[in-house]
Amino acid sequence: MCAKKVAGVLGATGSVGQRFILLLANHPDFELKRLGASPRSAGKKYGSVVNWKQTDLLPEFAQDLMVTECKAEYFKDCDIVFSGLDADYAGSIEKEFVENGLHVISNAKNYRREDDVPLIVPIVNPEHLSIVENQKRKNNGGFIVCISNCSTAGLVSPLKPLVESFGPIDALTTTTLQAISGAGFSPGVPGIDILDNIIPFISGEEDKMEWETKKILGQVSKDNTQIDLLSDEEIKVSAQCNRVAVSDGHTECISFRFKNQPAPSVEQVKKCLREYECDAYKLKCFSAPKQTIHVLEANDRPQPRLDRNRDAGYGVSVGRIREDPVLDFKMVVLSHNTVIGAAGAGILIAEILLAQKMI
Ligand SMILES: NC(=O)C1=CN([C@@H]2O[C@H](COP(=O)(O)OP(=O)(O)OC[C@H]3O[C@@H](n4cnc5c(N)ncnc54)[C@H](OP(=O)(O)O)[C@@H]3O)[C@@H](O)[C@H]2O)C=CC1
Ligand SMILES: N[C@@H](CC(=O)OP(=O)(O)O)C(=O)O
Repeated sequence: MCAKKVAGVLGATGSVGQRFILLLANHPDFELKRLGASPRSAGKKYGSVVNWKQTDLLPEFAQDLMVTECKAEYFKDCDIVFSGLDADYAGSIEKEFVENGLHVISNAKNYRREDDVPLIVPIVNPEHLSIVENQKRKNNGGFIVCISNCSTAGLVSPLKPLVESFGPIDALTTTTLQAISGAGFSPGVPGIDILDNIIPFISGEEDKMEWETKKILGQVSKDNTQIDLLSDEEIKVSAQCNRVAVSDGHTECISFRFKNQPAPSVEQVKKCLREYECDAYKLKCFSAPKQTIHVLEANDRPQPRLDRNRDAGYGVSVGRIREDPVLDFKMVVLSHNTVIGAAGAGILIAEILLAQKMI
């Protein structure tokens, strides 16, 4: 058996960082050895600085790990570095890591729009990872892969198999109901704001969903150096984002239209989603969902508390699939924002890179 790859986590104390710790405990491919956070937490044992908010207990292995500042010199033995850094600090820190030849998989938004940086939802577009070879040449072997916005991950997951089977989608609307863990822990959403309430604004979120969808559903360029985005003429995307009093799991009510008419039937759409097998599963990656998309038939599903942990949070649930009188179809999508929308996505990307001998 091969030795495990050494992993590090930046932003280890945050909402996404804590999820990385949980998902990397007892991982067969990666051993988590290095943790980074702000200078406030550095120099102390993880168990003494983290304000642990997960419903699973803090894994024992992490209690006594020392937290360092986020500097490449402390992470140089890492084969892979996962970042759950606050976007205000991620830009310069992640750049220093890449320039020092490290491999970074980031949750932060800072580099998602760079031409040669793949923006990945691992159950959707792992083929985009090939463009990191271009970054490696420039950075002494170092590269960065970005994970999409968590709501975008849920949105594009069912679209990918539909586009593969029935051709392009040219109009798409989504209204989100997003969990409070998506807003992070420092400071997070105050209880007084969210209790008995819905907040119909999440800064920057709608623009991210509308833009990122076009990159994720785009194609690798012929010279394998960048992603060719879908144009505004090819697909119109409209998002409205809301924060709701749910702990984990983003729900989205989406409607869409196919370019090619007549559109398929509801039964064809359901069959296509049920039969979709993501590449990570074909590659036998440890965390890959056995069932990528769970098509739920009950009228009142999916529900965050009941359905967010399907396939350990790596699967996406889709329910209420029906015809739409304005576009072709409407449906409700649920995805776990800190698993397939963040830390879990990072780990599954690393598993894909490993399976393809790219790390
Ligand atoms: N939560 C979610 O569902 C999703 C989040 N994201 C993105 O992931 C990233 C992390 O989000 P989230 O976990 O929610 O955020 P949190 O606010 O919960 O955590 C932020 C982390 O950044 C660290 N940090 C803060 N300041 C510094 C600094 N000066 N130097 C180094 N580290 C610092 C914090 O450490 P300390 O505790 O020491 O202050 C903490 O570990 C963000 O970029 C976010 O946009 C992406 C998708 C989904
Ligand atoms: N904005 C998302 C989480 C997030 O931080 O997204 P991004 O990584 O795109 O900034 C939410 O509030 O649920």
